[in-house]
Amino acid sequence: MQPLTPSLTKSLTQSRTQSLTQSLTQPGSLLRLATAGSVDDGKSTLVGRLLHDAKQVFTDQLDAVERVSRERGLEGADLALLTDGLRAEREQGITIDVAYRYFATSRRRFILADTPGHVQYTRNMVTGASTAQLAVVLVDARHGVVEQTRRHAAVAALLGVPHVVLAVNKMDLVGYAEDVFAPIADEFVSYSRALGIPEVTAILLSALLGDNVVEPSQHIDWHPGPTLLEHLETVDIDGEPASSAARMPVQYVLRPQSPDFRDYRGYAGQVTAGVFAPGDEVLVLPSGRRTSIAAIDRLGEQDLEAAGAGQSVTLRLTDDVDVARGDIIAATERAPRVTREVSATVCHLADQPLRTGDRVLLRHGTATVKALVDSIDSVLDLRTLRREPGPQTLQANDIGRVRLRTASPLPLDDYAEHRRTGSFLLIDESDGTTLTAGMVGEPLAGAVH
Ligand SMILES: Nc1nc2c(ncn2[C@@H]2O[C@H](COP(=O)(O)OP(=O)(O)OP(=O)(O)O)[C@@H](O)[C@H]2O)c(=O)[nH]1
Repeated sequence: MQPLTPSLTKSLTQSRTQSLTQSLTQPGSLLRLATAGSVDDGKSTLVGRLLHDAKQVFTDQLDAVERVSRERGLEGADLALLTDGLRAEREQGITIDVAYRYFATSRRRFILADTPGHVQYTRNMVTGASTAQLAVVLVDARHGVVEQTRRHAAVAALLGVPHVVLAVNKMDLVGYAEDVFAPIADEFVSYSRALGIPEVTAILLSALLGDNVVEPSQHIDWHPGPTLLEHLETVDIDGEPASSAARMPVQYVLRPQSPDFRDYRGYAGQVTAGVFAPGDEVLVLPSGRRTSIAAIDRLGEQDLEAAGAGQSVTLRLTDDVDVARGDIIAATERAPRVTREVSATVCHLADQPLRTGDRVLLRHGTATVKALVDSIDSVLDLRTLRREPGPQTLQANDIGRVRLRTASPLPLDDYAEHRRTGSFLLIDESDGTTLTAGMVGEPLAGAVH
């Protein structure tokens, strides 16, 4: 978010906002997706193929890809180079972990979280899929569902990703045989249903040859399903329940600093859920002070009629209450609970294990507090979907239940209701490494036993 400094605020115009429904623009027109797959399943090739066949590759990029492919002695263009090019950028430190690719067709716009699959695959998937509406989980048709596939499905379920596509890739290597595809699809679909994923679709493809990615395959006469792109363009994301209780973690406090701004005091951040409108009663948390919204501004516009999830705005309040960066401004109904006891389902990301008794930092929204790992209650067995009680530690990629105690109170939501204000990260105090991603409550309730 661009910080709203007083000098920027000065340039706010008086124009009124478009109606909220308009500004949140045609629902269903934007799909956020993430990919996940084991090493060599063909994720880079698939993303490259998707962008290429959807005509999203600029000619100069394609020329470069063809040239490098020729230099490497390959006959055709190696489309993995399109995304590997991005990876080189990442290695130079331009982007960490996840690069976002934007593309569009005539039917929908897409934001694709492109995550490197080799190392720390769960960490990358958690980062990429945490805001995704759809996850594409790749398998190699020759290997079918493997442990990592189950883990990807479990992470998608844990993160509350509502749509999952199983992409059975490399079908060219198994003769496009239905009796290879069908059992893989059945196994994955029933596993994902057991995890509580609302919608699962299996699609077969050959990313290398471009079969069924954007163009229907010429090699398959038995498969009536859509191509991957067609599915991405038509998957129904309109009806997804929007959390109605409003939330905004405060990112910046704008105080009057110059004589010009004597009267300006606002709290800037991104609305993570629901809708705020002037006149609404709100709570400032964790203090619990009750006040109401005097006005809503954003860069270039003042006195908006409302602000909804995803918008970065500045809220002005009717009372001169004490609000700090890290606080959450929330609707008074169904407010987050303020607590120092955190019970959560976590996915451990770092190579160093998480242990009972560890002292860590907990980052929740814009707040960071000290925390103690009180207990690690169970770890999930991905084969049986049973919780195995009493592990003393969580290893990299483990999904488990933990209890934490924080040094100061935090306003927490259940992840199942609020993805943003119901999630947190645990961070190593000494070097700032991300250790664990946490989801407050039991987002896998009903799925695991
Ligand atoms: N035969 C065949 N080979 C494929 C297909 N898709 C990918 N490959 C090959 O599989 C190998 C691995 O592909 P990548 O796209 O690099 O796979 P990846 O390791 O999942 O990607 P990253 O983890 O993101 O690097 C490459 O040699 C590809 O050419 C396919 O549909 N058919």
